[in-house]
Amino acid sequence: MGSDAESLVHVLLVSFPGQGHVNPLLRLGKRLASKGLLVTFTTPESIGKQMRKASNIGDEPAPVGDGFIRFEFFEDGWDEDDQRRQDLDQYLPQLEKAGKVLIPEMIRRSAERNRPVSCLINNPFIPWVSDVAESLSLPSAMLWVQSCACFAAYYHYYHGLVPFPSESAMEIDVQLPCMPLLKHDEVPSFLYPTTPYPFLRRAILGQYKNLDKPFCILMDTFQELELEIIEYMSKICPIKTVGPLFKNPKVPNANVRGDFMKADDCLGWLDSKPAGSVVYVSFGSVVYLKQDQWDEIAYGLLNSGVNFLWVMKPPHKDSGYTVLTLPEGFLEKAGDKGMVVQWSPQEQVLAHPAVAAFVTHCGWNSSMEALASGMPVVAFPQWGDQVTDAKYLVDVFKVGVRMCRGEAEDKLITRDVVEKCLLEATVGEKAAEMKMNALKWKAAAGAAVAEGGSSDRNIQAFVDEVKRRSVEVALAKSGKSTVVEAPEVVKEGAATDGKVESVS
Ligand SMILES: O=c1ccn([C@@H]2O[C@H](COP(=O)(O)OP(=O)(O)O)[C@@H](O)[C@H]2O)c(=O)[nH]1
Ligand SMILES: O=C(O[C@@H]1O[C@H](CO)[C@@H](O)[C@H](O)[C@H]1O)c1ccc(O)c(O)c1
Repeated sequence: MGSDAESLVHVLLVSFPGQGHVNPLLRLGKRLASKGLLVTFTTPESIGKQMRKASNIGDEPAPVGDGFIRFEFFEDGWDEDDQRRQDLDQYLPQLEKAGKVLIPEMIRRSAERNRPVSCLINNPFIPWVSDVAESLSLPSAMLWVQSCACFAAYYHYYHGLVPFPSESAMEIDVQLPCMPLLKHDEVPSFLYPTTPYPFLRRAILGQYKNLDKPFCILMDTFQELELEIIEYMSKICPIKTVGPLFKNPKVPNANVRGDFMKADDCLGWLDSKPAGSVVYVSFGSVVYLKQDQWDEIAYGLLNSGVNFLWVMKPPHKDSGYTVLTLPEGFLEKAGDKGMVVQWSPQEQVLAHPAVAAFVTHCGWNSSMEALASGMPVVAFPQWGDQVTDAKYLVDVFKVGVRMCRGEAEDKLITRDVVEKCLLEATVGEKAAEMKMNALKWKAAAGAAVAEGGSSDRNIQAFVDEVKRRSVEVALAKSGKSTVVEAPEVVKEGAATDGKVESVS
């Protein structure tokens, strides 16, 4: 490693191995690096392998703005093809067991190589990272990768602060402070007593048990987007909004990516289409629809006559899902009007002038990417936070039409409904209104991350705080003690500007 990187304050980012978790944490890593930190990004080797293959991740630290980012993966202790990784109730305890041994070892090795870690940052599902930090007397932070509204919903549920749907009162609406009334099926669906995904409720709520440990809860949202609930929750928790993280105004370094699959080339095809003529359809990395629903979407797309780019990702080999197929003759009928890919470069697709609307499952990353790209949506939520995100996209942010309600609905959305929604989002008065609103959010998102914007100020304050604490950590480890009052005031042999001298 170059001596430049060695002299920087070093933060270790530990990610749960899901695409919707890796993307925002890696984007945060790039942002922190661009502000002059050395960032190491880690996640289990099983995903590290895929990331290396898909994204040209090298062994050397990559320069990003004033800092660097590097990757170091860790073994989760299971064989490469162990199917138990698909079962979170089995996998999360295994990850904790392996991580609690291997992350401290990684940190020790780093210190030996003259780049001591000063702070750990994790994302949800792996709250034990804060325990590791605490055991090593290091500060920790957490990146919440959903909306602040969902954070508030889980918080109120966890602490029993308001009534939520229960077995005796399934269909009650939920009123949370500073939020619109959520109908029972607009509450994050893992909180329904009947959810088929109770393991995801356990995985998310696990973070709330450890919420007092991180000194900061970073959020991939922005102040202007969720103003009231952010202000409300900030009085309870040390929240800093830093989104949209995928927009990095300063030195994007597009080479550093965390895709698990190489994206298919579809930008040339988009270039050949007239402006605002294509609908982009993608349901993220985890949701997998049933064949009959897939068929209805296929016919809805054909019948609407719109151009479309459709992501049809293959299921994980151990997921137990049957591979989806397209209706017979579908591609021939679509001809040059349609393109089907396995994985897309979504950020670039959403920024492409040919794209008019995004049919999305409303995962939070996709929702933020759409909002920050000025892209209207057709909301097709399936479960979890997606149902709440859909409510916000349609009723609060006013950038979308609703194609379904999600988990509690449990019905087939027919081709006629699909066709109607596609047309509503692409032609006519409502489409124009949604586009105008989406463009307003795009401008607001751009302003939040621009120099001096709300998210930029928060990132800078966080970086300053990490630097300040790094001095305290270094002094404590060297046996010297002093009080560090402000980021600029650094005492006892430690340099300012993020550089720490003689730390062993
Ligand atoms: O074909 C695709 C589909 C998704 N994504 C990215 O994968 C992430 C999906 O995260 P999200 O929270 O939307 O959904 P999840 O996959 O977690 O359900 C987003 O950053 C997308 O940009 C992508 O790059 N190409
Ligand atoms: O990544 C998983 O879930 C997704 O997380 C996003 C961020 O929290 C969220 O916005 C989106 O709606 C979710 O789909 C994930 C879920 C379950 C699982 O077994 C995983 O391996 C990943």
